[in-house]
Amino acid sequence: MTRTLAALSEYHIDFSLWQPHSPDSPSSQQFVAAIRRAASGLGFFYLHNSPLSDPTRRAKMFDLVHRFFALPIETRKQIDMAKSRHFRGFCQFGDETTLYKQDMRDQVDYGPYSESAFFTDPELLTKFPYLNLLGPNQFLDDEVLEGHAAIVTDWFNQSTETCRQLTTALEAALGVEKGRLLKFLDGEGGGVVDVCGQGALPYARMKTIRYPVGDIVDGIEREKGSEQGVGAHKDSGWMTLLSPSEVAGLEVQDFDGNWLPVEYIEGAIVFNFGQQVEYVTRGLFQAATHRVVSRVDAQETRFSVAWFALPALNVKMEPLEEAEIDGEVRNIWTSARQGQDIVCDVPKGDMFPKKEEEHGMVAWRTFLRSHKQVAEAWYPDAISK
Ligand SMILES: O=C(O)CCC(=O)C(=O)O
Ligand SMILES: [Fe+2]
Repeated sequence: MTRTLAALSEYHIDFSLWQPHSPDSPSSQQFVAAIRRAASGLGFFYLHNSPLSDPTRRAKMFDLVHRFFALPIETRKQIDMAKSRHFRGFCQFGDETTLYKQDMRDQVDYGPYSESAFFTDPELLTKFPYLNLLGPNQFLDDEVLEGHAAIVTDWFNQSTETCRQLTTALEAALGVEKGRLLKFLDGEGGGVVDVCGQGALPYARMKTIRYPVGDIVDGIEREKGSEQGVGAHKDSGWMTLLSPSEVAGLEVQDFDGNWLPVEYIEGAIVFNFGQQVEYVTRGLFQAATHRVVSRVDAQETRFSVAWFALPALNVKMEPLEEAEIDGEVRNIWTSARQGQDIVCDVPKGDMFPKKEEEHGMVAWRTFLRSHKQVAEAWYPDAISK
């Protein structure tokens, strides 16, 4: 029988146990202990009862996603990503790559926007190229796609708050001081590189994704025999909150290199770490390797909504001191691994920061690498280097 993530009890966590105003209550502590165990293992788990699994919110979001992808390609291309120097908008089938190989999916990308954190000064953009990642989203008008901006914005806000709560619980799970991890998200407590006196520039991304079936999608031929929905990767940021549809395809790689299907479970979303958490926890909390397999003979289209927390763009990442971390975390880790190396299809630390660089540079490289069309249209100098 195939091993699945759903069958492993330690990878099911109930978010309703967490009481934000009473982090020391027995219920919150039960939550923290469960997080510690799951995070010290695969770091890829089902999160039950979070605001993102609220049935009304989820139904609205998936209805929006279905309506968007049912629009004619000309209408979808009104918000073509190539029009946005901020890497926002619709990215057509086959236009995105993972490890230089085409992904058999299309998607709409979103990010945060505020007028006060929007930079146009060419000198500043040359000095801090990651500032190009800040800017407006592309939304279709309500007459064309009712609720587009409102539904996405609500999802973004709920995800942001859920991520803050989870990050606070992670601090408790690691036994580090309160705010020790949140500072990477909001810059409170140092490490911020000054950009026009703006303070930290918090960041996150979101994608609504389709993995279509058939040999030809929007007039584009599927690469013969390719089953790469999205290739094996570790998310590059902080943490990911993923809401999949009922259709199968997502898989996570365990530490022996086996791929475990991650089935859809009603009322749950899927949580995983990005490489920046792996970096700051010195590998105690791993960014799990995962992929989506899009079978050539699949009968049903898979949809998903992925929200990615990133560290603030202008914050420098610094690993926690060994001595700060509760010894129990290392004990769980070493007793589970017993000295064995992790088998993994992705090069270790491919998105770790270089020394002394702020997170934005990692994010910037990730986007240039994944979205060639935008890079060629807007940043030919950056890719010719
Ligand atoms: O669509 C999915 O289920 C997973 C997507 C994913 O892993 C990603 O976009 O990073
Ligand atoms: Fe991912």
